[in-house]
Amino acid sequence: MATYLSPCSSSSTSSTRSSFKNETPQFSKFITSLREAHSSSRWVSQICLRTPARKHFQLKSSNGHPLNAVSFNDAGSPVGKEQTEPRGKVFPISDSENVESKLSITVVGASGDLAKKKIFPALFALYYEDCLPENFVVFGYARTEMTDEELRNVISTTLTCRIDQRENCEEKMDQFLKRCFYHAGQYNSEEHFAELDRKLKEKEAGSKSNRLFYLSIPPNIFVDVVRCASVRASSANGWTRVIVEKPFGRDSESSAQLIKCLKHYLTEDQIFRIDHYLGKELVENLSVLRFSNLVFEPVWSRNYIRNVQLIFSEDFGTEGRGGYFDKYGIIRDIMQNHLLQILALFAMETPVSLDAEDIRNEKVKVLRSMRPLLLEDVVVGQYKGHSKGSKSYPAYIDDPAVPKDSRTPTFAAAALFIDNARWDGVPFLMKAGKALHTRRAEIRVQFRHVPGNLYKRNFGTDLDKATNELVLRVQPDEAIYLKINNKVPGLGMRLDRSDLNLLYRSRYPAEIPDAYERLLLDAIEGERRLFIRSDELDAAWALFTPLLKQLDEKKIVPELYPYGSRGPVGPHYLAAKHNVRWGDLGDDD
Ligand SMILES: NC(=O)C1=CN([C@@H]2O[C@H](COP(=O)(O)OP(=O)(O)OC[C@H]3O[C@@H](n4cnc5c(N)ncnc54)[C@H](OP(=O)(O)O)[C@@H]3O)[C@@H](O)[C@H]2O)C=CC1
Ligand SMILES: O=C1O[C@H](COP(=O)(O)O)[C@@H](O)[C@H](O)[C@H]1O
Repeated sequence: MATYLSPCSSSSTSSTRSSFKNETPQFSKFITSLREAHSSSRWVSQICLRTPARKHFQLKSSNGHPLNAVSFNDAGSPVGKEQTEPRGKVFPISDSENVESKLSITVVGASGDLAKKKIFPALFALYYEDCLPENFVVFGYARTEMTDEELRNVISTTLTCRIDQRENCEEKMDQFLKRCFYHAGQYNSEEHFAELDRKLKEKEAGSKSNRLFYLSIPPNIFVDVVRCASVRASSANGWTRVIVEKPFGRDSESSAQLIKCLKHYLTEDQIFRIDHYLGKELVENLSVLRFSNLVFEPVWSRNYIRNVQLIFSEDFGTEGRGGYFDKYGIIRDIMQNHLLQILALFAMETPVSLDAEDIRNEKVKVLRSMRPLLLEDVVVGQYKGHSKGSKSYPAYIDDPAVPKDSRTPTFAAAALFIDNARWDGVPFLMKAGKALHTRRAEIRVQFRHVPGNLYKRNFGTDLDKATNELVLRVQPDEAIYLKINNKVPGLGMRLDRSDLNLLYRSRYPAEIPDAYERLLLDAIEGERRLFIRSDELDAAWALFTPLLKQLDEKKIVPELYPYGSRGPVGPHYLAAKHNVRWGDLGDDD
């Protein structure tokens, strides 16, 4: 029987990721001993806590079934142990006997940027942390001709060990690389996938095996690959799952079309639509902060919160990705997915449980309660070239893959509203841009004024500056801090702004796992909580599609801003219109 325990990091040992209902006394005792061992040393991510548990315990979901043995299809009706896909093919989806089964992971698009930068390193990190099953193989698949050895050489340059180095790092790398293989093939060739299937079978040597395909390829070939993989290379006796990278379409229509095409070959349960921001530590902690601390949830509404700001900035341009980016732009690249997902998690009502469907149900409700964006509540920008001393920085349109007259925004700011009882009238401001002065992603929550504040004279005229602000800094330098007013020690009565600061690197010395590690592990374990369900996607596109169409039809010209600056001025007018001041303006923010 498949058994599950919480994941590699310490926070997850506190049962935040999975429901530990129905746990046995033996299970509780085991968890307690692990927690004690870990808390005493504050050594937080050295063993994969999921792995040992597989051998002895079973984690059940809130419906009492083993996690994964029963899941829900789109309509919410239970799906049995096996599910018939639309063309009559049977995909067993149970994870039972996972312990004995083999796992084959195929990275499609293995020659690409994301595979090298993120996916192979994440797989190695999972292996290093003993989070992968004992019997696993990794296959790279792409058109580029490469031998196994060449693939190993390429990926070996990107593998790293955790900073809290263990002695056998080199050895672990070698062992991992020995399990990596490569198969060159076309993305639309069933024959080439049948060859892959033969190679996979050779490695699986007749055992029960589960297969995970990671589509790290441009979206125009998603459907071809899914067709070929599902028809020719899905597992005959275990589960077959497919992780799909973004973008999931360009608007409501193309997204619906993509969903339809993928579902022609796969069931919703087999599709893992990845949004890697959901795998970031601070984003995952959002619900923990809110639902497991008494002090936050009571103030989490329009009664106390003045506005919420979701800010993403990068200090580099589209370097090398201009061809992709020009078709999508910053609104589709960052806002419609990463920032909107964070917003949904931030604003959702308390879910019935931590089960994937309960959480995703609440997120969908938020998305469906939102007003579609209006053109007047959006500002767009595009970076232009800039010289600083002897160094010059290119304009967006200097990218050889970008047309000179491109109107694609590399920056956008927007004001969004959730028309429900909790958030009525509260502006949710988003701001996202490339080629800005800093790299940062954060959530800022600005609270209302203290009514009848006894100390208002001490703040001068700007009461707004004296309100509390909670900041969750997603990256870099993960932190949660609360800006408060405090008396400056001394005989007078002078107040200043101070931070109650939880800086992760001071509190938790272990390296934080990359988002891709968490998400890959979840996909392997069949945990869907951090993946996007198709109805979430529909709701997200419904919000942005009318705006995107207007931007196109009205040929809105983006405001230019210099590479490396703080962006265009438009967002300040937008914020002022909604009585908001961006929280990231000062250097001490
Ligand atoms: N790179 C990143 O930082 C991020 C990427 N993503 C998404 O992940 C996916 C992969 O990204 P990335 O690795 O950057 O993509 P790449 O452009 O590097 O493409 C991956 C591989 O796909 C093949 N490929 C590229 N273009 C085509 C084409 N037109 N037709 C057929 N095959 C093609 C190439 O392999 P070969 O020629 O060998 O077949 C290439 O190595 C994309 O969907 C992207 O949007 C998401 C978040 C971040
Ligand atoms: O999805 C994307 O994300 C990256 C930023 O990811 P991060 O984890 O490095 O913050 C962004 O650069 C890219 O344009 C986008 O497609």
